[in-house]
Amino acid sequence: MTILDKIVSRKKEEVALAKSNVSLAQLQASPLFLRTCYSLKESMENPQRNGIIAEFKRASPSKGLINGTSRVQDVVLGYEAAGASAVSVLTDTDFFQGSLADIQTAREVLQIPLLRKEFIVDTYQIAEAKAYGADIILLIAACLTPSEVKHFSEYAKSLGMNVLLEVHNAEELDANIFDSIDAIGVNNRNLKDFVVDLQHSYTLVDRIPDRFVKVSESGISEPTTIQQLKKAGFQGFLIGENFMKTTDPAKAIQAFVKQLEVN
Ligand SMILES: O=P(O)(O)OC[C@@H](O)[C@@H](O)c1c[nH]c2ccccc12
Repeated sequence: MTILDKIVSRKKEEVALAKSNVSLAQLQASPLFLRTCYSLKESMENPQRNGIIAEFKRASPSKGLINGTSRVQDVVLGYEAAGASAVSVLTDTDFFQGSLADIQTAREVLQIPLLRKEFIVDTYQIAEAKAYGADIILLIAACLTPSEVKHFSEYAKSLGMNVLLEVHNAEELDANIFDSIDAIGVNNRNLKDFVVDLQHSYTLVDRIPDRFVKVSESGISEPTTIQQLKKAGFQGFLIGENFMKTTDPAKAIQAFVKQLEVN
């Protein structure tokens, strides 16, 4: 059993429990549910912003505790101030020490698109994402069938949300191209063994149709890497650990972006 299998089976139990505590109707009645979402595409195309999707991540199965002290509102506001195009917040508790409360807190302070970083296995979690203030959902091809990806992405679009599909290889990419997807992310980290290799991005970029926002995810720690990924055809860069592992992630992104502008 891989770690991904473990996370997904735990997630299914968690969703069953959540459904019995809060009905779909209750989610739909929440004040945030009817709002208009920020557009990921628009934010990505805004020349005032830098393409970084900056992530709030306290811990991960591969690294253990990354940052146990920084507050979500301070970090995400720092990310926005540094010109990030979007913010990602982990909501999984058991493996990443995140929560829906973190998304809600981020939404209260942010005016850029917000991604619920979660292992989505049920449409209920998509309704939950909107109800707690997210604009974007992540669909991970490695743990879904193509028909689930299609169904979940169409449901998200029906709520006016944006969809980021995450792939790790050409098979996953080719099997999951749907009109209901807005952006495609290449995860440089293999979720089954945690090995990180930026080469996955370079290998897959030209295989992603140009109508999708192209995002490179994980293992980015140098501004020069962003320049190279841009040259290869990426518009988005998902970065977590590099900022979160410092005592002041807001300061870390600021210094990183400054470097980006010099280069
Ligand atoms: O911290 P990094 O190496 O910069 O990676 C961020 C992000 O890509 C990573 O957290 C991630 C990518 N896909 C995921 C799926 C689930 C959980 C986490 C992830």
